[in-house]
Amino acid sequence: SRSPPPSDSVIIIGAGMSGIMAAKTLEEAGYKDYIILEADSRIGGRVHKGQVDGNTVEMGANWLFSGGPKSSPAHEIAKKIKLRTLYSDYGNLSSNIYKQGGGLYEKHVVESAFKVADARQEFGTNLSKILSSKKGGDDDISILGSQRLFKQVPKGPLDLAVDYFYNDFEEAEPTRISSLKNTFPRQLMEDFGEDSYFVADPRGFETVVHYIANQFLSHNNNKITDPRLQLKKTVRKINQSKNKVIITTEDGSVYHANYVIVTVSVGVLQSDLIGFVPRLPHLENELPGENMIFVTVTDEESRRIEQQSEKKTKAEIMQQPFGRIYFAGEHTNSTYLGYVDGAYFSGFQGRLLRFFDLGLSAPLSRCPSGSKARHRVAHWLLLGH
Ligand SMILES: Cc1cc2nc3c(=O)[nH]c(=O)nc-3n(C[C@H](O)[C@H](O)[C@H](O)COP(=O)(O)OP(=O)(O)OC[C@H]3O[C@@H](n4cnc5c(N)ncnc54)[C@H](O)[C@@H]3O)c2cc1C
Repeated sequence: SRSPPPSDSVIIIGAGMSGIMAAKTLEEAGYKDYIILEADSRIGGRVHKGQVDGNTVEMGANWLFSGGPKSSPAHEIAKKIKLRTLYSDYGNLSSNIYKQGGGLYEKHVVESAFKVADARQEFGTNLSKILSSKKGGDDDISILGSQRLFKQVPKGPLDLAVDYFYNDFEEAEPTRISSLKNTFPRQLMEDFGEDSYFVADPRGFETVVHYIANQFLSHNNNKITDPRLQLKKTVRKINQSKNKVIITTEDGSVYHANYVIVTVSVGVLQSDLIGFVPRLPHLENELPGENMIFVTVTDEESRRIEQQSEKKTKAEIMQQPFGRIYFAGEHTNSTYLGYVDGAYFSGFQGRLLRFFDLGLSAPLSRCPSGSKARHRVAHWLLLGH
């Protein structure tokens, strides 16, 4: 009984890996009525390069992963485009840790510090599995908390340097902040492998994102010319009504759409850069710094949720749309969050593929504009029906 929306358009905010993948997903479903609004003058987001003394330096993502039972999509593309990478050999670390006062620590001293760090990590991983297996349990502690329980809190310069390598270096956060349950086991490394390859190519890691974008956005001499990609458009306001969404950018441009896919980072969401009207409940800044989402479910929905794993529920919450607003981005992928592959999968929505599984994959581009089928794809993708 819902009145049909005025158009079928979708606006994707952000042209990082997740925004480009979301656009590709729509495009491959034959759904071409979308635009991408990107604040920067380039695509790639946190995958970007800079120049120092004429040399290319990666300013964001550096490493690709390999050696595990599954293939990392980012690494597969890098291999296809022959991106130059260097294997990061951490095996020699024990001979390369310097004392504060100068000179190297003796190898055997560092090796025993590594053994303790390995034991700490094993304890943390087991504890994390126990916490996760507790039915309905929401218990979590920080990595530092698990080190305290193990009675092996790193102290002294060498232990702290080793602990930095094990934790802070990977999480980009200190152990007192990093959640044990969301860190161990490190799913990305379990799946794609622990062999890390440092991108050392003048074309930069961003070529991986360009490779994907060039598959469906028109381009000329490696420059994207597709009018659906609009650069230097910083979104400041997302105004949602019953039938549409109105988006305003910093330069005063106004866009109308039926749905919006927001792929900006958690940091941007936590700032006041984008004003949501009405305000999104989970972005209310009542508890600054707390990543809290409060959801109340009743009736059938509560029974359904009670019967599924906590992991699945969390994933659903992160991907739940708020009316016409849908969220993607590395942070919405509960398996590989914090990595380029997490962003890749967050834009490449499995639920759209479920739609195909149901045999509803009619070539939608051939549907007349505004037709029901075409509208339903957007609905399926965005509302997760
Ligand atoms: C220093 C650093 C090192 C990293 N190292 C690795 C690594 O080695 N390996 C790895 O796999 N991952 C690494 N990562 C993580 C990886 O880069 C990210 O997980 C991934 O690139 C995120 O992609 P995304 O599309 O979710 O978000 P983003 O890349 O952040 O894309 C969001 C886009 O939205 C745009 N935007 C923001 N606000 C607005 C607005 N108001 N209006 C319009 N557009 C807006 C941004 O400009 C950006 O282009 C690293 C990250 C950093 C910062």
